[in-house]
Amino acid sequence: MAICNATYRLYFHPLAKFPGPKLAAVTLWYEFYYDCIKGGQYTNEIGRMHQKYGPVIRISPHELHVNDPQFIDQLYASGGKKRDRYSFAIKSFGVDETHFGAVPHDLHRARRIHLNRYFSKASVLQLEPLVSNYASKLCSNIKTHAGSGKPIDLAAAISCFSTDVVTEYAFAKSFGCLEDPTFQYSLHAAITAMGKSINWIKHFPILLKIMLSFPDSVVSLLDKDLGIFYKFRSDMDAQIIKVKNEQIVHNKESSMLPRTIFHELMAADLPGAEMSMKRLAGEGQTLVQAGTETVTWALSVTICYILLDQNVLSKLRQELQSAVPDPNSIPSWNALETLPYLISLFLRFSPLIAVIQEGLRLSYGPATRLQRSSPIEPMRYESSDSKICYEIPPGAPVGMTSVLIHHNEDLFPESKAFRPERWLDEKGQRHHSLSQYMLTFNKGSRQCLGINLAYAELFIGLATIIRQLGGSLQLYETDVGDVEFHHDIFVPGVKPESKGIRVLVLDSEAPVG
Ligand code: HEM
Repeated sequence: MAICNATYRLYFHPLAKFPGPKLAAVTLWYEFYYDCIKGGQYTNEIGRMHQKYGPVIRISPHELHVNDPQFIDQLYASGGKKRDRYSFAIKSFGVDETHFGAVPHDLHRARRIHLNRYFSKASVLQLEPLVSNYASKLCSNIKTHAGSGKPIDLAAAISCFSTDVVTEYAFAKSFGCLEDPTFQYSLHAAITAMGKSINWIKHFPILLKIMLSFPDSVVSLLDKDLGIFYKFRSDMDAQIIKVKNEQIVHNKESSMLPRTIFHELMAADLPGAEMSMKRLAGEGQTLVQAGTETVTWALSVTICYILLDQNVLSKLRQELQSAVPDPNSIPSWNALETLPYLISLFLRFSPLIAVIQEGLRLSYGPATRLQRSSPIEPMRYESSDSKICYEIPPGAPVGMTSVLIHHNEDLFPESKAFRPERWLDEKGQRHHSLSQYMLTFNKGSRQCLGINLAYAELFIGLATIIRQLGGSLQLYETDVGDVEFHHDIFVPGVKPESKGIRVLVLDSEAPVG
């Protein structure tokens, strides 16, 4: 039987014509070995396979991978083109009922449409003061460590900020992570702990059921970080029940209530199953997971690189000092968009030097491949010299990976280096052609839902931290090795011996310049 199966997969399968290691084409155990035994090394292995077999390869019996930036727009298409998810990869999140977990294109569209308005730029601008408040609170907390001589974990601190923002934004009640200035309620370590199991769950989905069947108290005893994550899930369920009850009161008394995504979904008057507790809890969980670690890592990596480069730090501090005379009064996101150097950090809005764009490039967003398949029409791949052409059969999942595209040396020479100037053309203007190859937020119909909120957090968070603390933060036993990609646990994993991005908070500020 096994021999028949292997023969079919090698010679008669619709993907049989695609190059790649024979073993990967025959069995999923190949992927399992790199995912689980080698600890998240399949992304690196896929990079090596591309060097050997070319831009389009078969990485498992069922899946292809492309490493050619010109294919981005076709794979992550928008408009009328349908793109399904790959259920094997998405099941490990256990959120089948959500828009994120919806495999078919049409189901995803039907679910996401009710959330788009909530995350539009106009909605984010309305709730922007809360981002500013939490950014100031984060800085006050960091300042309490001034002169202690003990380093703080920057990602843990920033995670408290991003978690409080996203939970307040979506559920009208923050988890209060910033209430503790020692940052011990940070979800950063918890999400990393969850990430470690994600590859195992992908191959053995039963593990998720087993893990979820444990009571919170047992999980906390087994793993403190995982316990924090479980507590967050329980808190969120309680929050949804509260909102559901409020909704009933709201309907009866028609009073104004704080807006939450649950109110938004309930107002959409969806059919029963689409309003189930499982769906609502899943959407809440997805938002927190998608909206915390991504922002945390992007901001932490960017600040780490800024602190490693005194020129960038000094220029940014100078601009912020003259544009924001009172450090406790950080301008709105709209106003910050008019600051040339800071704007340039976010490139999306401006033509100048692009530190944040570079930070986003080197923080990757998800570090794993994001698969799509075209359910009806075949996709067509053609290399730029037309020497390699493939018709990709409908239904075949194809992935591309930010970690590989962002290190394409033709697009990003010395790709491991943090070089904001690469985002400028020879006239010092925005390098338009380059930004189309950024996969940090992905592209197309399933592009990041929270991109506006993410940019607001990045703008306001960075401006506040650098304006208030730029002269008193000093990296402590931290170098690029603590932010560079090492392995893939859906989010980027760093070298196992890393102790994190650690910073000392000095008593006095270094002068600007
Ligand atoms: C720097 C910060 C962020 C980055 C780099 C990022 C990146 C991404 C990427 C690459 C995807 C596509 C995933 C896929 O195709 O499987 C995605 C999806 C998503 N993101 Fe973000 N994200 C960020 C911040 C946020 C925030 C703040 C939120 C919301 C609170 C959010 C909510 C979501 C949701 C709900 C999805 C699923 C969208 C869908 O499947 O239609 N993200 N994000």
